[in-house]
Amino acid sequence: MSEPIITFDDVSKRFGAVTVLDGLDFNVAEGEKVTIIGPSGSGKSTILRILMTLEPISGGTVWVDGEPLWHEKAADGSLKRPSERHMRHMRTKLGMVFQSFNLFPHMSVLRNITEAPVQVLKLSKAQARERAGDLLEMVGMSDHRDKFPNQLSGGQQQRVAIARALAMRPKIMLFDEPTSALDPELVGEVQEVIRRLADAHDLTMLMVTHEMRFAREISDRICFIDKGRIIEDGPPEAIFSDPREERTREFLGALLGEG
Ligand SMILES: Nc1ncnc2c1ncn2[C@@H]1O[C@H](COP(=O)(O)OP(=O)(O)OP(=O)(O)O)[C@@H](O)[C@H]1O
Repeated sequence: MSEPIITFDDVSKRFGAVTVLDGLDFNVAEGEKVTIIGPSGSGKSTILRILMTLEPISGGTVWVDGEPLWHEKAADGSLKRPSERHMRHMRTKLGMVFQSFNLFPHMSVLRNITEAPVQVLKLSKAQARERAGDLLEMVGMSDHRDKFPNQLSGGQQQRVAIARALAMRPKIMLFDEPTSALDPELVGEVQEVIRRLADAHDLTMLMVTHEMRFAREISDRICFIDKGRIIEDGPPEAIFSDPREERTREFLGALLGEG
């Protein structure tokens, strides 16, 4: 397996007195598709939010693509507080798709996708439009480029959100429960887009989902997390068919019981 593109090295995260991540060690290899599963409140979204620089860490070190995420290397090799410039640079490596789409409501579909490439990557408008056109085709939204988010279904908005994240050409895509806010009949179209991405690209993908069948289908590896620690990880067949740990078995058993 290639070098990790994401490393959590003894990472802790506290909100006040509450410890959410407790000395977390976690790696994702370049190109790997990893899904994090676990009970509500176990810290799954927090891992993604730390990677997206939306939540600072309380201890430890996070490495992304060979560079520290929440630190910056000083001239003597030690790690110091990161500059805003360093954080901006690191953010360009990652794209995130949220549960609630988060499109810019006052911008057309096309503008939602071209805005950051023009503002941040300094692409020309023509270049950004060309890139957006390709991505809209890939997510099956070419006919909706001039609409506004409130004129789209949830599934359509989420497909645009995926295109918007990809327009920045991130090395890593993070998906935080990308289908859980959708009506059941719209889940399939979003999963199909993610499945195609997983099949066709050397993109690294890290996803949080409660859709176990989908996780099993697209992941190289499943991590079961409980109370901020990875309890068990391995290929989907092993985790879903023959989990080693009692806690994993209980979690999956409860899910199947509910279904
Ligand atoms: N900004 C915050 N302030 C205080 N506590 C927070 C904050 N964000 C998250 N938490 C707490 O951290 C814990 C982990 O939250 P997180 O969202 O990572 O869990 P999760 O595993 O993604 O859960 P779910 O499956 O319900 O989305 C929860 O107990 C949550 O209440």
